[in-house]
Amino acid sequence: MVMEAEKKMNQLQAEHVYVNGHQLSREELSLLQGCANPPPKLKPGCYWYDKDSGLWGKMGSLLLSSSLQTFPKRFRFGQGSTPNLPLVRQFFPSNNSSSPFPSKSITLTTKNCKGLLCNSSMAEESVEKLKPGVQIYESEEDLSVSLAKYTADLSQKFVKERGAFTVVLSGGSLIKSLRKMVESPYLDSVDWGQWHVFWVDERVVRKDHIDSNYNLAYDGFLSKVREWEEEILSVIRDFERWGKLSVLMSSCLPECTLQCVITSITSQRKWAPQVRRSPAFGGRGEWKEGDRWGLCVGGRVVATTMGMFALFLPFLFSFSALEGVPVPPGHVYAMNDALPAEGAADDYETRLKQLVKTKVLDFKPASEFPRFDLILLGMGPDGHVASLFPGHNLLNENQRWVTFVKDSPKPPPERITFTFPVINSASNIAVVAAGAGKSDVVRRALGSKTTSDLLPVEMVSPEDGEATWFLDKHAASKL
Ligand SMILES: O=C1O[C@H](COP(=O)(O)O)[C@@H](O)[C@H](O)[C@H]1O
Repeated sequence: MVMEAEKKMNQLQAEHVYVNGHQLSREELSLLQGCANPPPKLKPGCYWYDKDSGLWGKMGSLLLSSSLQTFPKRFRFGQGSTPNLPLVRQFFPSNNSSSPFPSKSITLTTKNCKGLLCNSSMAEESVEKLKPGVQIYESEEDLSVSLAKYTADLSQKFVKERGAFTVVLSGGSLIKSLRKMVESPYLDSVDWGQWHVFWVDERVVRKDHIDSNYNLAYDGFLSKVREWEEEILSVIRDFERWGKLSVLMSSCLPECTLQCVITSITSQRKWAPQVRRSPAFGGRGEWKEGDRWGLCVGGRVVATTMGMFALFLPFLFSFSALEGVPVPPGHVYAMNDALPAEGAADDYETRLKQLVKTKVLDFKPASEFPRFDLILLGMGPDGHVASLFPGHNLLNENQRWVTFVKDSPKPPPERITFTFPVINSASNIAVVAAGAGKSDVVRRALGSKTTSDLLPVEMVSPEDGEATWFLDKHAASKL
């Protein structure tokens, strides 16, 4: 095995392989190629790896192999469960450039992977002009993968810290840039059940109207999460059918039974679930009271058999673990589309205040504004964010949480919107812009020149949170 791995190593240079943003050493490449189920035809490039599930894939693409079983234990990069992205340039205020939760000093990372947009002297020149927390990607595709990782990391952090993740969406192109969130590995690893989804602005139209930001997010994002629920339920239905067969086999050939169930599900689904034995999931020890069959999808246990019944009735499941999978409908806070603009803004603000009372939504006692965990902000080519447009008097609103506009320069004219005090109270703000159409406004917002009349996007400045800009190279082309 070792000799075989060494032969392969001669053909592939370890320094050309990155896993979760980490450049492999010779020893790590050897481990990878010698593990139980090595990736076939490994080539130079960037890969992601989830140590919990063993899932592995090419950065930005689907699964390659589902069981790098011996791989995780000795790998230094096996800390995170979500992929990092090849950055073209990263200007990140961090003491640790791989941390998703940056602190103050500016560092420039040009280390990772392909296609650097600039040579290092150009980059150092540019870093003088740029604000910290600006990430520039070779393509919108790379931006999208990185945005998903950033969002998934924050979700994990806040769910762990406060048992909920309050995330605010924009309309427009942001939803397309969020598409990687509803693909592997995030679709099955994110704790959607703890998500609470809001909108930073909404057009005063019916929810099923083509202009509705809810409608856009539903089609491009939320519906995917719910389809995922359907997938899991149908896998469980299959598992129930096959469970009867495993009754016959479980006493004498448990591993074989396991294989049967896996093969059954895998042949009918486009992704591979793993069925393991608990409590250690994967252990092969003797069956004892408390041991259960578990159905894992992407590392998450979605159903388990019930205790000792498992020996006889492995088709009896406890579905409790399922509850956390999709975003529950009650956690999706769409605007009330039966109300006119003013009433809809009042109603949304009242609902936010209730969520503060029930502690779903965090609150800043000093300023008396809500504190969202993450606001994902798109930006118009004119520099507007949310429905806060250049030169509009709503830019100075400092009492209301949610207000309305009836003369939006961009159709439709009637909208509701969060105000700047709410936006700037967030713990994290991602400003996302892709395409050459945004390059002038990006230059104005991030370039060195300052003007007295601030564009709305220039007013995005979290009071004690972090702002991170996600730009593709076209949006950043005039920096
Ligand atoms: O009208 C709106 O526009 C902005 C920007 O949209 P984009 O398509 O240029 O990215 C969006 O962020 C906002 O939510 C939306 O209502």
